Amino acid sequence: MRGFYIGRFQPYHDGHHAMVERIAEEVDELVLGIGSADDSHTTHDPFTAGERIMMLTKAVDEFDLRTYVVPLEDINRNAVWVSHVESMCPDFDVAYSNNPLVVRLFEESGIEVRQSPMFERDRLEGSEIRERMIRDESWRDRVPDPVVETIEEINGVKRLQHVSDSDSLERYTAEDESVDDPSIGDER
Ligand SMILES: Nc1ncnc2c1ncn2[C@@H]1O[C@H](COP(=O)(O)OP(=O)(O)OP(=O)(O)O)[C@@H](O)[C@H]1O
Ligand SMILES: NC(=O)c1ccc[n+]([C@@H]2O[C@H](COP(=O)(O)O)[C@@H](O)[C@H]2O)c1
Repeated sequence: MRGFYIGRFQPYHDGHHAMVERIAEEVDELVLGIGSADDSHTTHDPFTAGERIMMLTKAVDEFDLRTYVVPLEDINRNAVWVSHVESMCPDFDVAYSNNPLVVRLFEESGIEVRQSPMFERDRLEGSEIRERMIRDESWRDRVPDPVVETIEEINGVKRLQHVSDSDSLERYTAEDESVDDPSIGDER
């Protein structure tokens, strides 16, 4: 039996890892879909598809499970998204997700979806981990060690801090069009 588990994995954290460990008890093979593969270098999606491929491939190596990591770009038509996923991935028998839209789209296509309880969601949430990186607070204890190594190798925290500065600057200038400071223009 082959399963499918999709996430943005920005970054892949211990909650995702616990989920994969649980899925490994139910399937022989797992397709890991890297969602929003075309997004990177933003506060919401700092890491590229290639960087996320490294995080996942190295982290799941500890499980006795054959995995296929597939980057999946977003498309602007939810109604055909499941066909898009199927066109890019090995066949699978069951999908795993807690994302309500993903669950609905798969179920409407007749694909079985299994949901799971969230593991330590107060600690293990991508947005919280990214916030901690931006604020230079501890985050390494919330992701598998190979993810720490990948983020350090690519200097990911510095990138996130930099793009989050640019994002807040863009929001600030968009909100207040009266701002006409040439030094801000130079920064952008
Ligand atoms: N702590 C967790 N335990 C179990 N499943 C989780 C946990 N965190 C996320 N998931 C699930 O993993 C899948 C992928 O999640 P995603 O990559 O969006 O992570 P996230 O932590 O929700 O990130 P973000 O805060 O950036 O949205 C989703 O189905 C999500 O519900
Ligand atoms: N129309 C689409 O492109 C479409 C629809 C549903 C989910 N998705 C993607 O699937 C992924 C779901 O992952 P999360 O559960 O981490 O949000 C996201 O990357 C999301 O953008 C895309």
